[in-house]
Amino acid sequence: MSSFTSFDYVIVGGGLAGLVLATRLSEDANTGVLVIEAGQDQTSDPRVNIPGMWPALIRGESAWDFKTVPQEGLEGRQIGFPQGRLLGGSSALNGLAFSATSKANVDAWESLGNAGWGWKEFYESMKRSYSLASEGADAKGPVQLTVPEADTEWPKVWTETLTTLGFSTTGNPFNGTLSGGVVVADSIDPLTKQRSYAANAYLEPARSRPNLTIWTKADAEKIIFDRSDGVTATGVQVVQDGETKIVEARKDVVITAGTINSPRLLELSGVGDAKRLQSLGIDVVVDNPNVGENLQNHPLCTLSFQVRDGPGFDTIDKLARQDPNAIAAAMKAYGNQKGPMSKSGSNLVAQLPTPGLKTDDDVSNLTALLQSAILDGHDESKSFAQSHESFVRSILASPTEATGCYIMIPGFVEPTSDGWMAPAPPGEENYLTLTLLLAHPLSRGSVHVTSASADPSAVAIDPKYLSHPLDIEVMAKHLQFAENIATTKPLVDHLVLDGKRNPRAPPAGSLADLSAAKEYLRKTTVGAHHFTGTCSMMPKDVGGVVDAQLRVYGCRNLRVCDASIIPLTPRTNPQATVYGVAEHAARIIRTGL
Ligand SMILES: Cc1cc2nc3c(=O)[nH]c(=O)nc-3n(C[C@H](O)[C@H](O)[C@H](O)COP(=O)(O)OP(=O)(O)OC[C@H]3O[C@@H](n4cnc5c(N)ncnc54)[C@H](O)[C@@H]3O)c2cc1C
Repeated sequence: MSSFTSFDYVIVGGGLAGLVLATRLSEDANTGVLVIEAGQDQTSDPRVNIPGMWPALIRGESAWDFKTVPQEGLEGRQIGFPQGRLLGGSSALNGLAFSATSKANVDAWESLGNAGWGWKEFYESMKRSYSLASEGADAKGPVQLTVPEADTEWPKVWTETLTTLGFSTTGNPFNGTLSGGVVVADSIDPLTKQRSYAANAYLEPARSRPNLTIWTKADAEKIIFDRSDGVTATGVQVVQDGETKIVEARKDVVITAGTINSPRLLELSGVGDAKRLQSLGIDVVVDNPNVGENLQNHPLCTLSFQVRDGPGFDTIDKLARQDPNAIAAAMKAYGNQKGPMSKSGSNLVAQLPTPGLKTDDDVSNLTALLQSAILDGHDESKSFAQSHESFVRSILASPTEATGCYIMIPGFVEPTSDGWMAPAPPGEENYLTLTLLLAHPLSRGSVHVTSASADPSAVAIDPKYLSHPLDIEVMAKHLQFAENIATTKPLVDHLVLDGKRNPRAPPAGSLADLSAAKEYLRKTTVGAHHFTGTCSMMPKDVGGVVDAQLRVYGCRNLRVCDASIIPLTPRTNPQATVYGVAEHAARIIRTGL
């Protein structure tokens, strides 16, 4: 084992948040920054850069291959999921949709006791991360965004259908007030039509700085502490090329390993629930039972409908079935920066309020589910549970705040029962899919190591999907509403309603029965890849792991700054929010707080 020169900041995890921080902190030429990344540098890999190839890397050496423990709320199924393991982290292989969360969501973070994290300040930080021509001059960040051009009739049909249903389709997707339909931007550079992400947008222009060092294929095994005067993080133990090294941090060790790996690393280093750690033979450094708790993720389900084929109503099904002509046409179009490879394909979105609340009784029935869960002692941390539930209560019956996020995808999309992507069904039919995410689930779970070993499979991931009674109720109402959308003009004119559906869908019309909708959810729901919360930012006695300056409770010189610090999950795909968190963290650290 050899010791290395020290750096001011040692950043563990060269993913989305890690590279934002490394870039911002190394803007000061006198600040030495090291990034330790377990994966490889794949900045020139076409599977990273070509937008339409994004699903190509989610299984294999570029991803952490995680799966949940059996999920009682999903009939005991275990749900597999990836997290990026390459330079840029999950921003290098994610689905590219770039969408802001709501003002109400971020203001609720501040109300938990996180001064300086309200929407106003947060939005200023988030705007430092992206640029979109139509968004105006005040958003001038490195990540380039593109709103895809309408090369089919589907965007028009989507917005007109939502208008028929009485929703706005002209809201601003960035300023925290969006309600209704929108065509969301992709994190794609409009000039090159390549993915724009943490590694090429942030790191690449900064890479030649002499004060910035990047180690790839380097696994951080544990944080090193000095315990002579309280607890101070002094460095990190790293394995690279079979060699174990200790690297020293003169200022902070900053953990940005993501929502699963950040609490994993803390626990392996002795920061966590003392009883749990002792039972695994891990030396306890800081006793904090909140580490790894409060895991949140969006439950996700899909419904596919057969499309009435016609000019302007293309879908991605031929491409998904690997039809050679469709592949050739898509690659040729991409040569001209057009076609399905030049975009994410998941841009047609709606943020919608809880459907079916017609009377005061409807509202009080839902609210009663909230109350019963609190009284039943559903959560260990009653204090945070009450804050979480009061946030959800504040939006549950609002006519403008969303509890459901819908994504209309022209093509067949259905997860397998264990969370991966099912192939398109055989045949010639084309499909349209409505994907539904429960925006603000109350079900919360945990991530904990199951041994003292650094083996990444030694971890129990339990999101407790659909365990809160309100979640299944609200999601079932949204699922019913998804079918209403499909039967509304003009969308209905382009679907064969009595035609084929995704194989596991019940016959048309049967989801009108709420118990059938719930049964469908229990059978088919999986998790989105939107995990947050396991090192939550809030007071320790409320359930926190880090304070509002992202300092880990109980030790000096140690911070966590990634998706894991988000205490109440964003209402939609989280990358815009995580960029905002990282920019905000950089401001906090640079001002010396
Ligand atoms: C398949 C997929 C699709 C997604 N689609 C979208 C989408 O369309 N839109 C959207 O907004 N969001 C999407 N997301 C979510 C979004 O990408 C994440 O929320 C975001 O990247 C989280 O950022 P992070 O910095 O917390 O973690 P990450 O970006 O995952 O970075 C963590 C990094 O730490 C590294 N690391 C972990 N442990 C160690 C260790 N011990 N030593 C060294 N390095 C380590 C990892 O290899 C990784 O590079 C998707 C995510 C996935 C996985």
